[in-house]
Amino acid sequence: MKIDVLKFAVVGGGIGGLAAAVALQQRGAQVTVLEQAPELAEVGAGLQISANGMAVLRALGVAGSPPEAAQISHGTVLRDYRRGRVISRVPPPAAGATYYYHRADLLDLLRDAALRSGVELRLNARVTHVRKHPSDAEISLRDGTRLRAECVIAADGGRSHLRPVLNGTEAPRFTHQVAWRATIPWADRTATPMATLTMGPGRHVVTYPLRDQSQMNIVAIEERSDWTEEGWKLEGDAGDLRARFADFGGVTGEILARIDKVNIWALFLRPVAQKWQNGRVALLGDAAHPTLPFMAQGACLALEDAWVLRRAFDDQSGIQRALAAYEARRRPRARAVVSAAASNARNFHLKGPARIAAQAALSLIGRRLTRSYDWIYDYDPTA
Ligand SMILES: Cc1cc2nc3c(=O)[nH]c(=O)nc-3n(C[C@H](O)[C@H](O)[C@H](O)COP(=O)(O)OP(=O)(O)OC[C@H]3O[C@@H](n4cnc5c(N)ncnc54)[C@H](O)[C@@H]3O)c2cc1C
Repeated sequence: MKIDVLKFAVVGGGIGGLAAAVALQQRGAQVTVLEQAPELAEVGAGLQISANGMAVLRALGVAGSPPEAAQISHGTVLRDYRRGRVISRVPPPAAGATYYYHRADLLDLLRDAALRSGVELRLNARVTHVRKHPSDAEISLRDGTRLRAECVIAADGGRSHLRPVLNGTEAPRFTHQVAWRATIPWADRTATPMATLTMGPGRHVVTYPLRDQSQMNIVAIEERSDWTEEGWKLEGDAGDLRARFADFGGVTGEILARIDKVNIWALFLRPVAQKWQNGRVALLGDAAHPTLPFMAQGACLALEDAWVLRRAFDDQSGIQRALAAYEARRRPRARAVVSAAASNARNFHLKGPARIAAQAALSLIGRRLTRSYDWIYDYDPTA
């Protein structure tokens, strides 16, 4: 059997894998992305990319000024869930503009940048196993193909199949939170491109405008201890969503009433990986640090990883040294952001007096609270 020898193999063509492929290829590496899906497509809704993630998109040439297909954020309005009364207006972070992307648009931009820079993209390429050798790694695909690569970057998402190669088996844990995601047409309805956060008991809805405000992105998160599905991304029933959020009024109720197609993402978590690299194999993005969506930082962290990985190859000679330098720089940062997202998650799921107290605190010191997260957005991995 002929065995292809690849220089760099990136497993997974999501946001993290594509960004890493572009970053490494632009630096002179020869990169092949192995993606299990028959096409590069993202289901569901939008993404907020804050200044730390935007810095990487700009450095890769994926985002111009202003960035294509993105909508700038002017901050967040916090509303009460019953009537939609405004509780507080929280300005955007001071570090630099946050943008809203449709996931599919960002993926298209990254794919185009990858192809422009010469990355090879192999679809229908599900990796089933990676075996480490002293001078390379052997990759097995589901169709029986075997490949060898000098370096393997596993960017295969939060349920990473390759993470156990470095960390042993750790089953993802269900967080008892389920995200419902949808996009609806919303032309001429939003005066200012601001996100809306509507907090209800044990549930909340975030909406924000996409693509010149002609589309509205919706993420509703609730606790669902009755969840039994194993899947992460499933077609959901919009009627079920409406029934569960029936007491949400005002503009949020109006938006929920208009959803006809919804996608459910049950939130499973693994801890930040103990080991990010060994020999010639390294983890990147959700594979290394699955993150609750309460700080909107999962994709931003994956973008940061991609740039720091490229930097590590500038600074170190040899693959193993570069991967070790990458882990040393990324692990503390990922742990800090993941734990900030986990503690923020608790505020979103308060009930009764605790929720009312949290809303009152947000209306009084919302601006100051947001500033306490400036360390997340101020970080520029390209500086
Ligand atoms: C509800 C919700 C809202 C969010 N909102 C935000 C936000 O606003 N801002 C933000 O920054 N982040 C957000 N996130 C987090 C963000 O979506 C993820 O952190 C990000 O998509 C991770 O990218 P990734 O490339 O690491 O993994 P993924 O996007 O999961 O990509 C993994 C890729 O690997 C492929 N793959 C998997 N296994 C294999 C295999 N064995 N062989 C080959 N290919 C394989 C998959 O098909 C997929 O294409 C949100 C998450 C959720 C759940």
